[in-house]
Amino acid sequence: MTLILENISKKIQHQQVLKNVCFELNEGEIVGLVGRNGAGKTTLFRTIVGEMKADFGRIGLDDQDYVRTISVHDQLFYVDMPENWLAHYTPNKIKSILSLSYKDFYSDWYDERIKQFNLNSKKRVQTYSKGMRALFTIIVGFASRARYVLLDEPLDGLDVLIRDQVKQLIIDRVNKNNTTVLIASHNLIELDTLVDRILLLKDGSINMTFAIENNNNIKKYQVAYDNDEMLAFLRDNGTIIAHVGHIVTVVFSDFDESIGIKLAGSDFKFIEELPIGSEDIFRASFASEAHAWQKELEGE
Ligand SMILES: Nc1ncnc2c1ncn2[C@@H]1O[C@H](COP(=O)(O)OP(=O)(O)OP(=O)(O)O)[C@@H](O)[C@H]1O
Repeated sequence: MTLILENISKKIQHQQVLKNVCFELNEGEIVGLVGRNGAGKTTLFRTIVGEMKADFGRIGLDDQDYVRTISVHDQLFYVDMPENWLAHYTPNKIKSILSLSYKDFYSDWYDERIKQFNLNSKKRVQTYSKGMRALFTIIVGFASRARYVLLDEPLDGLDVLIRDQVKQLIIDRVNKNNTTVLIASHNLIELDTLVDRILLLKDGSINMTFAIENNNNIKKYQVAYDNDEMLAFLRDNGTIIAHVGHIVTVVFSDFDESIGIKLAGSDFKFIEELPIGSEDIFRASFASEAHAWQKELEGE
């Protein structure tokens, strides 16, 4: 089964939040969704599950129209806790409510996880701490046994020990049930340890899709230069994400042989390849904005 988004567009109060968003999610993938604050990640989630109606475009599960085909609505799970009305209830009540719409609700597994993570089953979810709510949302999401689970900032507020267990839980569910997980997060370091690839939402559209592993197109170097011509070469071919004296850290998002040859030459005083992370790619994607702010601060 494939979840297909075709040209999804959404305007909220005259603001074009989503513009022709297109991507596909395949079975068993863990995919990250990143973007700046207000980029439209939550709006996209709400539009995918039909909480918000897209102005244009189509959301399909294979060749079925997801929004119009009620019989496939149990294939997608997204709950915005604590905003969702479900948060007014206890875990037991939530289980009985969700079992009506998610016919394959994994009741035993749900009860075991509530116990494992010491969540109070007698308290309303609304009264949980932020971290406990995040944890509960992940548990209920996977208990639904929906083919697609959408998680908005799932690791936000979790302490480091719980975070490790939750990451393991996500991987375990994906491996055992072939669930597909879409994770919106600002924590790119955590995402790097979890996802197969990352979608970057910028200017309302999916601006870039990238995978860290086995990606030879994206490279990061620390370089010492001694003339303006060398600096111009780095600026023209890559994005400088740090610059101290004559030493720069540069990310090449389109690394090719010609750049490799130039770097390997003796022109630069010092050069070292550094491990790449999603944060580097994110910074590189927003380098012009960061550069403008820097200039503004320097001008103050
Ligand atoms: N109900 C609403 N009414 C008015 N504007 C809205 C509404 N929902 C979202 N927006 C606007 O749409 C834009 C996208 O918001 P959204 O919450 O989807 O972003 P986000 O990427 O999830 O942000 P963050 O990373 O900060 O959580 C923002 O400019 C926001 O103000």
